[in-house]
Amino acid sequence: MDRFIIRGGRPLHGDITIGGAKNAALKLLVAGLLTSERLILSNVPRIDDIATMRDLLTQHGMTVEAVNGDDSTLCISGTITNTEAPYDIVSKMRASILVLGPLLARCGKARVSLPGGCAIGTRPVDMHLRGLEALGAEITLENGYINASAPNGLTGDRIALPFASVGATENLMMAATLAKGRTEILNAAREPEMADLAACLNAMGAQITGAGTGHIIIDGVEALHGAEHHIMADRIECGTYACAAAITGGDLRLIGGQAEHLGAVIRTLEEAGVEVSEEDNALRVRRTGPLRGVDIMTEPYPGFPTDMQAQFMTLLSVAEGASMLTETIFENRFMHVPELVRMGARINVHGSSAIIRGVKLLSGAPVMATDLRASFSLILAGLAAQGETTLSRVYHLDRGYEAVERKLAACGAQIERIRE
Ligand SMILES: CC(=O)N[C@H]1[C@@H](OP(=O)(O)OP(=O)(O)OC[C@H]2O[C@@H](n3ccc(=O)[nH]c3=O)[C@H](O)[C@@H]2O)O[C@H](CO)[C@@H](O)[C@@H]1O
Ligand SMILES: C=C(OP(=O)(O)O)C(=O)O
Repeated sequence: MDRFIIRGGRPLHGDITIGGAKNAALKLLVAGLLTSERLILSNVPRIDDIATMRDLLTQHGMTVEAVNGDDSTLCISGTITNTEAPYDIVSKMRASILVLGPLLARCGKARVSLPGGCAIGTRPVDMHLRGLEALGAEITLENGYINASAPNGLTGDRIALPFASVGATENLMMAATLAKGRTEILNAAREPEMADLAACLNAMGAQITGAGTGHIIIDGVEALHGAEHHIMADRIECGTYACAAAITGGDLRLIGGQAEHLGAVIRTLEEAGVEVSEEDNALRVRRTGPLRGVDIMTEPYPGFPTDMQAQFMTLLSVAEGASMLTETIFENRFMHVPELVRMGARINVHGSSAIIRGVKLLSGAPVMATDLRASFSLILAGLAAQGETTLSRVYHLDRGYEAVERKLAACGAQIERIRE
């Protein structure tokens, strides 16, 4: 298990290139199941979750190959020979549940392991299942697996989601592309990744309108064909490096970062005393004055993203005054708190809210990553802290961030990966 050693106290200066979005790329790879032709995706991030998704698609019978030896462009092709998604892969990566809708739509059946809970919460999939049932699927749960069948194909319906679930919207949108007639998803998730997925599906011949709004309309077609699609920039990676500039009192240009996808994050940074400006194809983030405490509540897009909560917790740990951070999406997404406290942060958790009283300085310590975004919150703490921080269980980070140590070191951070 690799570790990072970070020596803090250096402001970061320079350029960081933002990669393709993990939370778009994983679903776009799954879209390859919807056609017998070639789907070519560019701007694919080089992260462990993509490798896991390649394994999942390969065991379904698909071929996933780097184009011209460059694994940031992947070609998905082939025929589905196996409609089962096994526990060992689904339990490793929750996005695996997204194969359910496409397999059902293409093959009329699927057997997918229930993902179960994970470190950040219970994360049920009932809305995915109810939605697919509304499209005509028969679903039973047995031995930890979802058995789904639709021998006569799926049929469009009006589905009102009780909560704007990202995963359920994606699963239903993909399944509905090949259903008979019209499907409407009401209270659909509005995250920018919805519009990116719909743009790719439409390039494959789907007829989807309204993606990115709460009302998505999908007119089913007979078949989808091949296409090429460039994956959107990762708004969470961009927001994370913005926090690195902010916490170190640095000045970073985040190349490819898209301000339009980061409205709530930018507003919060500005409220906290951080300067954010748009430059040619970049977002510039710098801080010269003190950080000020702010109150934050995580919400579905366009609200403040849960995937930025841990990074802001660290930032607010060294801000003047008190802040309150409320997590409304996941019930157990504060696991970074005890680790931050070990580095000198003053944080009290009361149910789904954390009260943070800013301290002048954090101090380096051995800490442990508990999940993907929590890992980076501890790197941020290490970059700002006095002395040395050792971060263990870096495999959580490698799931979703590409070349962290290279990107940070190029801007002046002292960070080293110890391979073990
Ligand atoms: C709305 C939201 O912020 N979603 C986040 C969620 O997407 P992800 O797709 O994983 O989760 P959902 O958006 O589906 O879930 C949001 C909430 O709805 C609940 N739920 C979901 C599906 C279901 O069938 N039943 C149910 O009760 C979940 O437990 C959770 O409390 O995690 C991703 C990884 O951190 C983030 O990138 C997404 O931004
Ligand atoms: C928790 C995350 O991802 P996943 O849904 O894959 O667990 C994340 O992107 O922050």
